[in-house]
Amino acid sequence: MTTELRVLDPADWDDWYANLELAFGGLAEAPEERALWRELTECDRSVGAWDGERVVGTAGAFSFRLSVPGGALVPVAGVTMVGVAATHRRRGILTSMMRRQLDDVRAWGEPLAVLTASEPEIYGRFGYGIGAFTAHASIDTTRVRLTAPEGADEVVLRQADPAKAAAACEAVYARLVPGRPGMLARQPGWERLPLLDPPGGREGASPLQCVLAERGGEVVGYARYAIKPEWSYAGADGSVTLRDIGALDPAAEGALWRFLCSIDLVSSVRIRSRPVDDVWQHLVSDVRRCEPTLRDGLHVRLVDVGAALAARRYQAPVDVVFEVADAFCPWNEGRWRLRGGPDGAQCARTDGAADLALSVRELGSAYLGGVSLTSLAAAGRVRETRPGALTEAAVAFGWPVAPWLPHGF
Ligand SMILES: CC(=O)SCCNC(=O)CCNC(=O)[C@H](O)C(C)(C)COP(=O)(O)OP(=O)(O)OC[C@H]1O[C@@H](n2cnc3c(N)ncnc32)[C@H](O)[C@@H]1OP(=O)(O)O
Repeated sequence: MTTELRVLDPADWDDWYANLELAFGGLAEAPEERALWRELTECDRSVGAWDGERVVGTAGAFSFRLSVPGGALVPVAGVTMVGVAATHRRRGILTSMMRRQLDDVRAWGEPLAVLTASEPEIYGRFGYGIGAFTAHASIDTTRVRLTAPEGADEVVLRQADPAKAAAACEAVYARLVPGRPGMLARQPGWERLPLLDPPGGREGASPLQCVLAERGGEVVGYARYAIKPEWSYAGADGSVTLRDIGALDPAAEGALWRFLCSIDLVSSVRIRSRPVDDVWQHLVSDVRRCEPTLRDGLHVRLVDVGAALAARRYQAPVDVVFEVADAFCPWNEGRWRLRGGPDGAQCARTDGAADLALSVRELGSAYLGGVSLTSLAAAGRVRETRPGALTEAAVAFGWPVAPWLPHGF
């Protein structure tokens, strides 16, 4: 039995998406969620695998602009909606879609592809490395005290309707994007995602709530969250689940965290998919009672090694030659000389001797500055062939702000 790959015809979207829902277990999404994904699907950048009249495989690629170290917004493919019918799994359909997609991304001139994985094991074989980790936590607010920084008392907090406050929140978000690698500039239509709140997905929690942080009448921060009221025999035992938070300065951010951790009748604040260097860790009296856990966030694939490495800045001067292995995208294979620093970089093919040998996967992990080349070398995944090159490159690739993907896609 052979399958045929075709660019998605918008008229086939329902069948195409139904295959995806089935691959994820068959639960239908809420109508408003489905409608949003239909609107956001870029059909001309999506493929379906067809077995006769039936869609048996799906893969899409959003057109994103990704913040990279130094603040440039680089066009990237946001790989999404990947699914293969259970009846057709492990016959190479995903592999054929990844082949097609990475060829397409290269042709579109986008130097990077990024994704979040349903299972972290799937995408390494296609050259993706984990480029940003993410932190989950649950703050036990009955035991943990939170100290907000100076100036927090002057911040005015105002409860607001999430839809009416959305534009103000978006303005804050937009100002944060260049400063943190991994953030995505909001593309048209995507401003609806943070407001998506289907009643069936609330699991007993309230509708989305929003609080704005203001100074001198100007919005300088926001938090969006839901409260789940619960009662145990001993009394109130509710929880707050944080949806997102953003602030332009420490006082505003501290005021928002303090607010979230002091809501009455609540004994825990659940934090999901936040940056690993998030400020709450430094405001709490007892980080152990916040149960922080780490998981993979953004997976990064350099589709054009030269263009990708030249697009970011480096925190220290660097001049190294990488010997890159890339079996899935052989156009990247070979030696690349990277010269760069805080003001810019260039990266081109070279015949010079290699300083570091690694695969494109390790470059993807190190690219946003959140995974150290030194730790990859310690795991045997980067080999130093010129003494000193590893430290030089590891220092240069690092970045003062941890990379973080603000939302799934
Ligand atoms: C970005 C996103 O959208 S992430 C969402 C991914 N989708 C899902 O998780 C939905 C449920 N799962 C599926 O739909 C499918 O199982 C997929 C898409 C994960 C895999 O599709 P398949 O067509 O079966 O993959 P394919 O046959 O090309 O497998 C290629 C290789 O990956 C391996 N592989 C595939 N899926 C997995 C997995 N879930 N875990 C570990 N290895 C896997 C295969 O064993 C195979 O290895 P090999 O080359 O050593 O033989």
